[in-house]
Amino acid sequence: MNCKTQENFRPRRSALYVPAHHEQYITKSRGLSADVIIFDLQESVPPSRKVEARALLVEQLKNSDFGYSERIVRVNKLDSPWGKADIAAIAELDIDGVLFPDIESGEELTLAIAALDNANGENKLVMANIESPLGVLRAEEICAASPRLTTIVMGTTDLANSLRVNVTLDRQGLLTYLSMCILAARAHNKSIIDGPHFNLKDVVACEYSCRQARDLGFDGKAVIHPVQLTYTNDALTPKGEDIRKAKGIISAMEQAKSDGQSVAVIDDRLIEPCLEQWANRVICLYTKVNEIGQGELTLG
Ligand SMILES: CC(C)(COP(=O)(O)OP(=O)(O)OC[C@H]1O[C@@H](n2cnc3c(N)ncnc32)[C@H](O)[C@@H]1OP(=O)(O)O)[C@@H](O)C(=O)NCCC(=O)NCCSC(=O)C[C@H](O)C(=O)O
Ligand SMILES: [Mg+2]
Repeated sequence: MNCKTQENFRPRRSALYVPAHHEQYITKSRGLSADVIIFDLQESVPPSRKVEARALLVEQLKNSDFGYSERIVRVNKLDSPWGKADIAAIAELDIDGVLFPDIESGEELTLAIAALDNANGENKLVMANIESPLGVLRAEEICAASPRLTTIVMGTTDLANSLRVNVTLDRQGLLTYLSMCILAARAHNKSIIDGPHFNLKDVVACEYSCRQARDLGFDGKAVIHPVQLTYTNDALTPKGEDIRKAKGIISAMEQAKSDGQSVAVIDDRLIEPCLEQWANRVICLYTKVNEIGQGELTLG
């Protein structure tokens, strides 16, 4: 990724789930520092409140400004009693995209996108939850299914449940499957967002899980409560040392190229061309989060 060629690049460090039947959550999400807001019509809304939630959300999305946040609606599954009506209600709204839950194949994603297009939502980008064993096994075909797919969002609770994994703090039992999805996303140049940390009180564990998401290669992490946003954005934002290193690599590689070389040496270390890609990614993310006023974070 290079900022000069990635004008449409969006930071996706944090994705806040907002259950759509709670008006106060929707209102609250307007002033928060979430890179992505996922207005949820699916898992967090009880069946008895689905219709009410949809109507409330449509009303709120027509009349509210959510600042720089990417506005995504998670609809119910197409084969559920609510999926088609959800798509019809939101397809023509001024939102950035639609998240389809529990996608298990490339064909299922293609059918979901076709339903969106039939409702005049051709201009909408899409995201897909992968949250089942079949979804993980077919992550590659899901990622390859459409250029409209920008992002995979892991559904780690459903996945752990189906796999019968006991979720420990280090998530040992999930790491293989998370990495399989990261591999597929990277192979097809998609963003990928980790599932949320579910213990609201334990901020130390929350910080750890955000750093783990970053170190595994995720672009961001889902959050379920505003208190988690600071930790998530902080862990996923490049810091001083990374930025200095990235700038050094970019300028050393520019010098190397003008000297007719393809590698450079900084402090006795060989800098290969792939490190220039890393450096460009770091500077691109750093530039974008500063543009949106989210670059100066307070955590150490
Ligand atoms: C977990 C909660 C039920 C807690 O809610 P609450 O008791 O209201 O928390 P607080 O009183 O501490 O709230 C403080 C203020 O923050 C606002 N708030 C709380 N949560 C949200 C939110 N999600 N979005 C926006 N705003 C929020 C409150 O209104 C308070 O505001 P104020 O009064 O002005 O100070 C609740 O957080 C919650 O429901 N969270 C979301 C749960 C959810 O979405 N779950 C499903 C998504 S996870 C998933 O589906 C993953 C995947 O599919 C999988 O399978 O893993
Ligand atoms: Mg789920």
